[in-house]
Amino acid sequence: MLRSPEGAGPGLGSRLGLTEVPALLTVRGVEKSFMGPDGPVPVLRGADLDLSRGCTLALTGESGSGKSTLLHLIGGLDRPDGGSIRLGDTEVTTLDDRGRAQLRRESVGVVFQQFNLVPSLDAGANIAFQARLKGNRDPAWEQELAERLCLAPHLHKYPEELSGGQQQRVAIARTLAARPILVLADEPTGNLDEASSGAVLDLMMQLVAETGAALLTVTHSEQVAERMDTRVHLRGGRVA
Ligand SMILES: Nc1ncnc2c1ncn2[C@@H]1O[C@H](COP(=O)(O)OP(=O)(O)OP(=O)(O)O)[C@@H](O)[C@H]1O
Repeated sequence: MLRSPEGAGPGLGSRLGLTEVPALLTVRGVEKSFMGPDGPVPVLRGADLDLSRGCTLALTGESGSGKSTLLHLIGGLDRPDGGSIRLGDTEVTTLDDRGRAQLRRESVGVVFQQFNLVPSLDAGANIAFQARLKGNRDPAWEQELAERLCLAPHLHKYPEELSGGQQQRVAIARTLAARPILVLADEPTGNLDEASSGAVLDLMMQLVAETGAALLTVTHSEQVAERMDTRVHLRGGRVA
């Protein structure tokens, strides 16, 4: 599996320029259909994208254009019907269930739209959850994340006792605590008002940059898309 980005340094992409940074993620000709009442319905018809280490990318497109589908395929949560997804030296599309589980545990962190927190664990244990699975817990880093994401007073609360914004920040902290090399975020600030969304996004981008990871975020927000190094727009199952 891929090595931890720890020590890669902040702003690697910006400092070196996109073309000089080694490719982390290469997506080529990815196809995916879902079964409808009248047969398979194509959603992705040959999607391509590239993301370099330390860089950020916004994935945009109309509702139903396949953004979440592509994010799930990249994160090994589902398998494409065709095409190639390379993450570092790993061809994600040929991994079996075990390999994809290992990829999700060790290399990729996903911030889901619905947070997916563990209801029976308090915020502190949720933040530690992914790193515990990966075997790279770092309590000082967890504490720093909690403080910088304004979660320190809430660490003993359970998800149902947290506001939507607090749950979202716990989900971000949980992902970053495990130091993934690639952070995938599905509308990470979609449930927040504009001001909070901007602040959380700033912090998330800063924290991702500090760990040297790359960030790919699905978004409907122009403001969010503008902040990323590159933007990929899906239309008709391909990159427009
Ligand atoms: N598991 C599934 N089974 C059947 N159809 C699916 C499945 N997942 C997604 N789809 C369909 O694939 C299409 C693309 O869905 P997807 O969620 O990727 O779009 P999106 O661009 O992320 O949309 P939104 O911006 O509304 O979240 C939609 O028509 C959706 O109904």
